[in-house]
Formats: sequence, C-alpha cells, structure tokens
Amino acid sequence: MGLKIKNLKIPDISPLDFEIVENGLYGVIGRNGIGKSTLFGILSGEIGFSQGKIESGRVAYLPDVESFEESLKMKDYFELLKTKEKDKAKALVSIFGADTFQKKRIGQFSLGMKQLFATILSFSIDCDLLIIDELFSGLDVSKKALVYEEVKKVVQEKIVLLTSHNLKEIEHFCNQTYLLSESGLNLVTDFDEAAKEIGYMDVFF
Ligand SMILES: Nc1ncnc2c1ncn2[C@@H]1O[C@H](COP(=O)(O)OP(=O)(O)OP(=O)(O)O)[C@@H](O)[C@H]1O
Repeated sequence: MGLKIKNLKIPDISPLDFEIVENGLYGVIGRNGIGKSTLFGILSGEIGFSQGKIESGRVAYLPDVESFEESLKMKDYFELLKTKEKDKAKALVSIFGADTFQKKRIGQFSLGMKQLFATILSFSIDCDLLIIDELFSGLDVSKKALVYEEVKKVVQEKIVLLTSHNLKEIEHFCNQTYLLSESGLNLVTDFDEAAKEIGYMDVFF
C-alpha cells in the first residue's frame, strides 16, 4: 500500500513531500517540539490539516500510554479487538512475559508495563501503517530485545514508523531514517550530522 505525502503543511515546517514504498522499519527523528507527534496525529486522522495530500492504508497509532483507562485490565482492551487480533495479542502476552500483568488494573502498571501493553496492542492491530512514538523507552533490556525480535516479523507485513530520542537504537534497527526539521522530512545519510542538528549527546546514552 505504501505511504505518500504531498505538500503537507505542518506549522513552522516547510511543506512535506515524502514517500515510502516498501514495508519495513523507518525511523523519524527530530528535536523536541519540532512536530513529530503532530505529523503522526495527522497521519492517523486525529489532527486535521489545511494543505496537502496523504495516501496510506489503515493507520494504527497509540499516542499516549497515559490515556489508558486506569480501572480496566488488559483483557478489557483485548475484548475490543477482532478475533484474529485478539489471538495475536494473547500470543504476544506470552512471548513478552506479560502474563503476570493480567491480574492487575492498568492504574497499577509501571510506565514500562504500560509501554509493553501498548506495544502488544500496537503489534496486534490489523493495519498497513503502524506508528510507534517513544513506546520502547521504558522497557528493560530483556523486554526490548524481545520486542525488537517481534518487530522483525511485524515489518514484513507493514510500514512501521518509529520515533525515539535514542539515536543509537534508531540507527541500529531502522532500514532508513528521516530527520524532521524546519526544512522538512529528509533522509538521514549521516547520523553524526543529524545528531548535531538535534543536539544529541552520546554521553547521555
Ligand atoms: N496539546 C497541544 N496544544 C498546543 N500545542 C501543542 C500541543 N502539543 C504540541 N503542541 C505544539 O506543537 C508543536 C509540535 O509538537 P510535537 O508534540 O508534535 O513535537 P515532537 O517533535 O513530537 O516533540 P517531542 O520530541 O518533545 O515529543 C510544538 O510547538 C508544541 O508546542
């Protein structure tokens, strides 16, 4: 299906022209407040836009892990899924070692537990374009390794856009990475240059 963006206007950024044809994992990086989440909100249909055109298939985007209803449990959200999605979610609970989460209400989850639950939901939803916005930042190393193993399977079937402020992780795992800046969304060919633009410092990672 692919993703095609023509002349899309986002505040303070030159109109975006951008196309992804192949399924795979694509990084989107940029400094705080430049507009990554705004772009994702537009792609998912949550935020309107006044100029430009977007062609994509079905988009899945979980913008904020804090928006889960705290009194509910994982199973309550799984009930909302289609049968095939529900089966996938249950399998991922087991693969990611999240079985013990089932007894607790989401309000009792740690940040990492909420992120893993959001990851399970994201990977289960039937879509053509999946957006992962800083969803892995709170995962411990063993969970992150399991998640990236699963990402390899997910990207066989869809385009996945991944944003993270951990540039090393983006550089390592993504097929291609794009830098969002005032001049638009541009393919990163030199990560050191992109890191300078963002003000990224190795010492923090
Ligand atoms: N709820 C909001 N209400 C008003 N303005 C907002 C809101 N959320 C974001 N903005 C503004 O939109 C612009 C882009 O923000 P956005 O959240 O898209 O950036 P981002 O690149 O995702 O940043 P970060 O890396 O910090 O998550 C910023 O100037 C910000 O002030």
